[in-house]
Amino acid sequence: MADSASNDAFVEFDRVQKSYDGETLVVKDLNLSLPRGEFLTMLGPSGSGKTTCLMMLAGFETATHGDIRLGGTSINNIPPHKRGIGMVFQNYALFPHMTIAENLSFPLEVRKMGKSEREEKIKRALDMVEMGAFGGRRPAQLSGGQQQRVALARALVFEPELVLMDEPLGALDKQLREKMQFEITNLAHNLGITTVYVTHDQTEALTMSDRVAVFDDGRIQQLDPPDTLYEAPKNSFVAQFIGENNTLEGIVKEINNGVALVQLDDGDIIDCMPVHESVKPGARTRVSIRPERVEYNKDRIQEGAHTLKAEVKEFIYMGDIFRTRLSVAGNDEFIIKTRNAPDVDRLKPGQQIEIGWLPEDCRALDA
Ligand SMILES: Nc1ncnc2c1ncn2[C@@H]1O[C@H](COP(=O)(O)OP(=O)(O)OP(=O)(O)O)[C@@H](O)[C@H]1O
Repeated sequence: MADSASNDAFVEFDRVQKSYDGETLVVKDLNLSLPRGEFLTMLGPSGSGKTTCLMMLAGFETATHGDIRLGGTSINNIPPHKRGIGMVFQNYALFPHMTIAENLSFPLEVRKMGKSEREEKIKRALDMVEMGAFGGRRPAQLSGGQQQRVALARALVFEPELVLMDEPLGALDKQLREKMQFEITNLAHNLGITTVYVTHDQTEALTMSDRVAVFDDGRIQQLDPPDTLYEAPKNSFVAQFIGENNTLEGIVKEINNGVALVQLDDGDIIDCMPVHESVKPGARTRVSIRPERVEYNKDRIQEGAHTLKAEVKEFIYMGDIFRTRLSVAGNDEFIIKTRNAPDVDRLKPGQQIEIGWLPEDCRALDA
């Protein structure tokens, strides 16, 4: 998808750069556009520039270069409280001396809203996050998850068109985190709110988002819906960062009819999809294969599959799946995942087997 200005763009980053020290760019020439109602997640390792992008959108940081637009209007010179953006941050604490209802009332009072309208909106927002009975309590009298729900209600109470969230679930335990992930996406979609969400948790990004922008080194490496990111990573960084991935290294021998012949470092030659632009005859490449696309049961290896010899190093029974570590073409960390079924063999360490995958599941990427 083109990321430059398009007619239905609601949030736009147009060639945005950011440097804190006047020397190093921590955000490099960022182009991104979101239509109204989209839930977009910025995902990436620590220091890749996600929070900086969110802070520029919120107005707490200014872009060194480029333009940020909301609804077609440049917001570079509009202060944060006039941008009409709701925010939920991990450490964006509720006011401890105020009750929950007073906390929610605050953004409405700032907007000079009358008492009866305020009360109605506070009730609706608290009911929405199932905290209607807690309006009279103070934050310290709530659990972490309840406080986070209130923070969400406070961000939504003035009905912003855009909500920014930075690791809002980071402090919660796994179960509550999963429940809140579901609640946040439901709320955002039901209310038609545009959301920009920052996390370094890939499962969270994949389960919650319409699209995910994968950041590394101040750049968006890939911007796609979750299934495309996982199934069709465009470069080695994304393949490695999203989900589990097997890598085999080698040299591109030739490319014929859209298929790259790659000679692996141990001599085996395999067919791959030439995905990355650097995949040219003579170039080194890293080949990416997802663990669940590899088959070892002879009668399940499909016609047209490429086969290689492998040695079993470790077999792990995980209940619903078997996770087996193999040595393949010099890589001792080659993982395969197989659904647990009565007709699937349980492999033993030391066993010599043959594995196979379809060429379209084998992606030649940058070295
Ligand atoms: N206020 C600041 N002053 C100077 N440098 C900063 C400032 N904030 C961030 N940086 C630097 O900018 C780079 C990007 O940081 P940023 O917080 O945007 O990354 P991030 O992807 O959100 O990381 P994390 O997941 O750890 O929050 C980092 O190298 C960081 O050290």
